[in-house]
Amino acid sequence: MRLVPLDSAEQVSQWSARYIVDKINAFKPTADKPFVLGLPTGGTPQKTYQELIRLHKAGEVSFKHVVTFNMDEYLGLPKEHPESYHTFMHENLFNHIDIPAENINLLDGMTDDVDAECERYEAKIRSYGKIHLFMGGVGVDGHIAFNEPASSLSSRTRIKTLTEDTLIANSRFFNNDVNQVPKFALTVGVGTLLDAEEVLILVTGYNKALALQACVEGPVNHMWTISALQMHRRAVVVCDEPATQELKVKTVKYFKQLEQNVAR
Ligand SMILES: O=P(O)(O)OC[C@H]1O[C@](O)(CO)[C@@H](O)[C@@H]1O
Repeated sequence: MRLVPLDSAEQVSQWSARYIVDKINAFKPTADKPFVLGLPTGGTPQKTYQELIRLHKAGEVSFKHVVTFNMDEYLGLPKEHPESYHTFMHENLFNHIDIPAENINLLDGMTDDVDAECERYEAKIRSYGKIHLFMGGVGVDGHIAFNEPASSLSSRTRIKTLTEDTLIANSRFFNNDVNQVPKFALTVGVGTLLDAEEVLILVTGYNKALALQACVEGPVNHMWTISALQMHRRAVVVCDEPATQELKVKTVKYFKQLEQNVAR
Protein backbone atom coordinates (compact mmCIF):
# COMPACT_ATOMS: atom_id res chain seq x y z
CA MET A 1 0.00 0.00 0.00
CA ARG A 2 1.13 3.52 -0.76
CA LEU A 3 -0.06 6.09 1.77
CA VAL A 4 0.35 9.72 0.78
CA PRO A 5 -0.01 11.89 3.92
CA LEU A 6 -0.73 15.49 2.93
CA ASP A 7 -1.62 18.50 5.09
CA SER A 8 -5.04 19.54 3.86
CA ALA A 9 -8.13 18.29 2.02
CA GLU A 10 -7.32 20.89 -0.64
CA GLN A 11 -3.98 19.21 -1.28
CA VAL A 12 -5.68 15.79 -1.40
CA SER A 13 -7.98 17.00 -4.16
CA GLN A 14 -5.16 18.56 -6.17
CA TRP A 15 -2.91 15.53 -5.76
CA SER A 16 -5.64 13.05 -6.72
CA ALA A 17 -6.84 15.02 -9.75
CA ARG A 18 -3.29 15.34 -11.03
CA TYR A 19 -2.75 11.61 -10.44
CA ILE A 20 -5.86 10.70 -12.47
CA VAL A 21 -4.99 13.09 -15.30
CA ASP A 22 -1.45 11.73 -15.54
CA LYS A 23 -2.79 8.15 -15.61
CA ILE A 24 -5.26 8.95 -18.41
CA ASN A 25 -2.65 10.78 -20.46
CA ALA A 26 0.02 8.11 -19.98
CA PHE A 27 -2.49 5.48 -21.17
CA LYS A 28 -3.11 7.41 -24.44
CA PRO A 29 -6.72 6.23 -24.70
CA THR A 30 -8.47 5.81 -28.06
CA ALA A 31 -12.00 4.82 -29.08
CA ASP A 32 -10.82 1.21 -29.36
CA LYS A 33 -8.73 1.33 -26.19
CA PRO A 34 -10.56 3.53 -23.66
CA PHE A 35 -9.29 4.30 -20.18
CA VAL A 36 -11.73 2.76 -17.70
CA LEU A 37 -12.21 4.84 -14.55
CA GLY A 38 -14.20 3.90 -11.45
CA LEU A 39 -15.73 6.84 -9.56
CA PRO A 40 -17.32 7.62 -6.18
CA THR A 41 -19.81 10.19 -4.96
CA GLY A 42 -20.02 11.76 -1.49
CA GLY A 43 -18.49 14.86 0.00
CA THR A 44 -14.88 13.74 -0.22
CA PRO A 45 -14.33 13.70 -4.01
CA GLN A 46 -16.18 16.94 -4.77
CA LYS A 47 -13.05 19.12 -4.82
CA THR A 48 -11.19 16.48 -6.84
CA TYR A 49 -13.96 16.74 -9.45
CA GLN A 50 -13.64 20.53 -9.45
CA GLU A 51 -9.93 20.19 -10.04
CA LEU A 52 -10.47 17.63 -12.83
CA ILE A 53 -12.87 20.08 -14.50
CA ARG A 54 -10.29 22.85 -14.16
CA LEU A 55 -7.56 20.70 -15.68
CA HIS A 56 -9.92 19.69 -18.50
CA LYS A 57 -10.80 23.32 -19.26
CA ALA A 58 -7.09 24.18 -19.18
CA GLY A 59 -6.60 21.64 -21.98
CA GLU A 60 -4.60 19.21 -19.87
CA VAL A 61 -6.93 16.22 -20.27
CA SER A 62 -9.74 14.93 -22.44
CA PHE A 63 -12.37 12.42 -21.31
CA LYS A 64 -13.46 11.60 -24.86
CA HIS A 65 -12.02 8.11 -24.62
CA VAL A 66 -12.63 7.57 -20.92
CA VAL A 67 -15.32 5.12 -19.79
CA THR A 68 -16.62 5.52 -16.24
CA PHE A 69 -18.30 3.16 -13.79
CA ASN A 70 -19.76 4.60 -10.62
CA MET A 71 -19.41 2.49 -7.53
CA ASP A 72 -22.95 2.69 -6.19
CA GLU A 73 -26.46 4.12 -6.31
CA TYR A 74 -29.32 4.40 -3.84
CA LEU A 75 -32.15 1.96 -4.42
CA GLY A 76 -35.52 3.59 -5.08
CA LEU A 77 -34.32 7.07 -6.05
CA PRO A 78 -35.20 8.10 -9.60
CA LYS A 79 -32.27 9.35 -11.71
CA GLU A 80 -33.76 12.86 -11.61
CA HIS A 81 -33.87 12.99 -7.80
CA PRO A 82 -31.53 15.77 -6.57
CA GLU A 83 -29.71 13.32 -4.28
CA SER A 84 -29.40 10.40 -6.70
CA TYR A 85 -25.80 9.59 -7.53
CA HIS A 86 -26.79 9.97 -11.17
CA THR A 87 -27.63 13.63 -10.52
CA PHE A 88 -24.56 14.11 -8.32
CA MET A 89 -22.19 12.84 -11.00
CA HIS A 90 -23.70 14.94 -13.78
CA GLU A 91 -23.73 18.10 -11.70
CA ASN A 92 -20.30 17.62 -10.17
CA LEU A 93 -18.41 16.25 -13.18
CA PHE A 94 -20.02 14.89 -16.33
CA ASN A 95 -21.83 18.09 -17.39
CA HIS A 96 -18.52 19.98 -17.35
CA ILE A 97 -16.22 17.66 -19.31
CA ASP A 98 -16.17 16.13 -22.79
CA ILE A 99 -17.16 12.58 -21.84
CA PRO A 100 -19.67 11.04 -24.31
CA ALA A 101 -22.95 10.05 -22.62
CA GLU A 102 -22.57 6.47 -23.82
CA ASN A 103 -19.29 6.14 -21.90
CA ILE A 104 -20.99 6.81 -18.55
CA ASN A 105 -22.11 3.81 -16.48
CA LEU A 106 -24.22 3.99 -13.33
CA LEU A 107 -26.31 1.40 -11.58
CA ASP A 108 -30.07 1.80 -12.06
CA GLY A 109 -31.55 2.48 -8.63
CA MET A 110 -35.08 2.12 -10.01
CA THR A 111 -34.63 -1.37 -11.37
CA ASP A 112 -37.38 -3.88 -10.64
CA ASP A 113 -34.88 -6.75 -10.98
CA VAL A 114 -31.97 -6.06 -8.65
CA ASP A 115 -30.07 -9.26 -9.41
CA ALA A 116 -30.30 -8.76 -13.18
CA GLU A 117 -29.19 -5.13 -12.87
CA CYS A 118 -26.17 -6.09 -10.76
CA GLU A 119 -25.22 -8.89 -13.15
CA ARG A 120 -25.61 -6.49 -16.11
CA TYR A 121 -23.18 -4.08 -14.41
CA GLU A 122 -20.58 -6.75 -13.71
CA ALA A 123 -20.88 -7.99 -17.31
CA LYS A 124 -20.44 -4.47 -18.66
CA ILE A 125 -17.26 -4.02 -16.60
CA ARG A 126 -16.00 -7.39 -17.87
CA SER A 127 -16.70 -6.31 -21.45
CA TYR A 128 -13.95 -3.68 -21.05
CA GLY A 129 -11.53 -6.19 -19.57
CA LYS A 130 -11.00 -4.33 -16.32
CA ILE A 131 -11.24 -1.00 -14.56
CA HIS A 132 -7.84 0.68 -14.85
CA LEU A 133 -8.19 3.03 -11.90
CA PHE A 134 -10.94 2.96 -9.27
CA MET A 135 -11.15 6.10 -7.17
CA GLY A 136 -13.11 5.90 -3.92
CA GLY A 137 -13.66 7.38 -0.53
CA VAL A 138 -14.38 5.67 2.76
CA GLY A 139 -17.34 5.78 5.11
CA VAL A 140 -17.01 6.59 8.81
CA ASP A 141 -17.75 2.89 9.44
CA GLY A 142 -14.93 1.91 7.08
CA HIS A 143 -17.11 1.03 4.11
CA ILE A 144 -15.57 1.03 0.67
CA ALA A 145 -18.26 1.76 -1.93
CA PHE A 146 -21.37 0.75 0.05
CA ASN A 147 -19.74 -2.43 1.37
CA GLU A 148 -20.88 -2.03 4.93
CA PRO A 149 -19.31 -3.86 7.91
CA ALA A 150 -19.47 -7.66 7.55
CA SER A 151 -19.65 -7.52 3.76
CA SER A 152 -17.92 -10.41 2.07
CA LEU A 153 -14.43 -9.42 1.02
CA SER A 154 -14.98 -11.30 -2.24
CA SER A 155 -18.41 -9.77 -2.91
CA ARG A 156 -19.60 -8.66 -6.34
CA THR A 157 -22.16 -6.01 -7.31
CA ARG A 158 -25.34 -6.49 -5.28
CA ILE A 159 -27.86 -4.85 -2.96
CA LYS A 160 -26.74 -3.77 0.54
CA THR A 161 -28.62 -2.51 3.57
CA LEU A 162 -27.06 0.71 4.85
CA THR A 163 -25.92 0.87 8.46
CA GLU A 164 -27.16 3.37 11.03
CA ASP A 165 -23.76 5.10 10.84
CA THR A 166 -24.12 5.60 7.09
CA LEU A 167 -27.75 6.71 7.29
CA ILE A 168 -26.82 9.32 9.89
CA ALA A 169 -23.73 10.47 7.97
CA ASN A 170 -25.69 10.81 4.70
CA SER A 171 -28.70 12.50 6.29
CA ARG A 172 -26.82 15.80 5.75
CA PHE A 173 -27.81 15.46 2.07
CA PHE A 174 -31.47 14.78 2.99
CA ASN A 175 -32.47 17.83 5.09
CA ASN A 176 -30.72 16.25 8.10
CA ASP A 177 -33.61 13.81 8.25
CA VAL A 178 -32.34 10.25 8.63
CA ASN A 179 -35.77 8.91 7.60
CA GLN A 180 -35.39 10.41 4.14
CA VAL A 181 -32.15 8.53 3.41
CA PRO A 182 -32.79 5.41 1.31
CA LYS A 183 -32.18 2.29 3.40
CA PHE A 184 -30.73 0.23 0.54
CA ALA A 185 -28.17 0.74 -2.18
CA LEU A 186 -26.77 -1.14 -5.13
CA THR A 187 -23.00 -1.28 -4.92
CA VAL A 188 -20.01 -2.87 -6.57
CA GLY A 189 -18.52 -5.53 -4.30
CA VAL A 190 -15.19 -5.57 -2.53
CA GLY A 191 -14.15 -8.22 -5.05
CA THR A 192 -15.18 -5.93 -7.92
CA LEU A 193 -12.98 -3.18 -6.47
CA LEU A 194 -10.05 -5.50 -5.88
CA ASP A 195 -10.21 -6.55 -9.55
CA ALA A 196 -9.33 -3.02 -10.64
CA GLU A 197 -5.76 -2.55 -11.81
CA GLU A 198 -5.30 0.21 -9.28
CA VAL A 199 -7.39 1.62 -6.44
CA LEU A 200 -7.06 5.24 -5.29
CA ILE A 201 -8.76 6.13 -2.01
CA LEU A 202 -9.23 9.66 -0.65
CA VAL A 203 -9.53 10.06 3.12
CA THR A 204 -10.10 13.49 4.63
CA GLY A 205 -11.22 14.76 8.00
CA TYR A 206 -10.97 13.70 11.59
CA ASN A 207 -14.21 11.67 11.36
CA LYS A 208 -12.41 9.25 9.01
CA ALA A 209 -9.42 8.72 11.34
CA LEU A 210 -10.59 5.35 12.69
CA ALA A 211 -11.34 4.14 9.16
CA LEU A 212 -7.86 5.17 8.02
CA GLN A 213 -6.31 3.38 10.98
CA ALA A 214 -8.27 0.21 10.10
CA CYS A 215 -7.17 0.57 6.49
CA VAL A 216 -3.46 1.00 7.17
CA GLU A 217 -2.68 -0.55 10.55
CA GLY A 218 -5.56 -2.92 11.31
CA PRO A 219 -5.92 -6.55 10.28
CA VAL A 220 -7.76 -7.47 7.09
CA ASN A 221 -11.24 -7.64 8.51
CA HIS A 222 -14.75 -7.65 7.05
CA MET A 223 -15.91 -5.24 9.79
CA TRP A 224 -13.77 -2.55 8.14
CA THR A 225 -14.07 -3.40 4.47
CA ILE A 226 -11.57 -0.67 3.56
CA SER A 227 -8.92 -3.00 5.08
CA ALA A 228 -9.34 -5.28 2.04
CA LEU A 229 -7.06 -2.80 0.26
CA GLN A 230 -4.21 -4.55 2.02
CA MET A 231 -4.86 -7.44 -0.40
CA HIS A 232 -4.50 -5.22 -3.45
CA ARG A 233 -1.21 -4.95 -5.33
CA ARG A 234 -1.67 -1.31 -6.25
CA ALA A 235 -3.59 0.54 -3.58
CA VAL A 236 -2.89 4.25 -3.14
CA VAL A 237 -4.43 6.06 -0.16
CA VAL A 238 -4.21 9.87 -0.07
CA CYS A 239 -5.14 11.56 3.17
CA ASP A 240 -5.06 14.87 4.99
CA GLU A 241 -3.54 15.53 8.40
CA PRO A 242 -6.76 15.29 10.49
CA ALA A 243 -7.43 11.80 9.06
CA THR A 244 -4.07 10.56 10.41
CA GLN A 245 -5.05 11.31 14.03
CA GLU A 246 -5.38 7.63 15.00
CA LEU A 247 -2.27 6.40 13.16
CA LYS A 248 0.98 5.77 15.00
CA VAL A 249 3.46 8.63 14.68
CA LYS A 250 5.93 6.05 13.38
CA THR A 251 3.55 4.96 10.61
CA VAL A 252 2.95 8.50 9.36
CA LYS A 253 6.66 9.32 9.57
CA TYR A 254 7.58 6.26 7.53
CA PHE A 255 5.11 7.00 4.75
CA LYS A 256 6.16 10.66 4.65
CA GLN A 257 9.76 9.57 4.25
CA LEU A 258 8.78 7.23 1.42
CA GLU A 259 7.08 10.10 -0.40
CA GLN A 260 10.20 12.25 -0.03
CA ASN A 261 12.44 9.52 -1.38
CA VAL A 262 9.89 8.45 -4.01
CA ALA A 263 11.07 4.87 -3.58
CA ARG A 264 8.21 2.56 -2.70
O1 LIG B 1 -17.19 11.19 1.12
P1 LIG B 1 -18.29 10.92 2.09
O2 LIG B 1 -19.48 11.77 1.84
O3 LIG B 1 -17.82 10.96 3.49
O4 LIG B 1 -18.79 9.43 1.80
C1 LIG B 1 -17.97 8.33 2.06
C2 LIG B 1 -18.19 7.24 1.06
O5 LIG B 1 -19.49 6.72 1.12
C3 LIG B 1 -20.07 6.66 -0.15
O6 LIG B 1 -20.94 7.73 -0.28
C4 LIG B 1 -20.78 5.38 -0.36
O7 LIG B 1 -20.29 4.72 -1.42
C5 LIG B 1 -18.91 6.82 -1.09
O8 LIG B 1 -19.33 7.29 -2.32
C6 LIG B 1 -18.00 7.71 -0.35
O9 LIG B 1 -16.71 7.55 -0.80
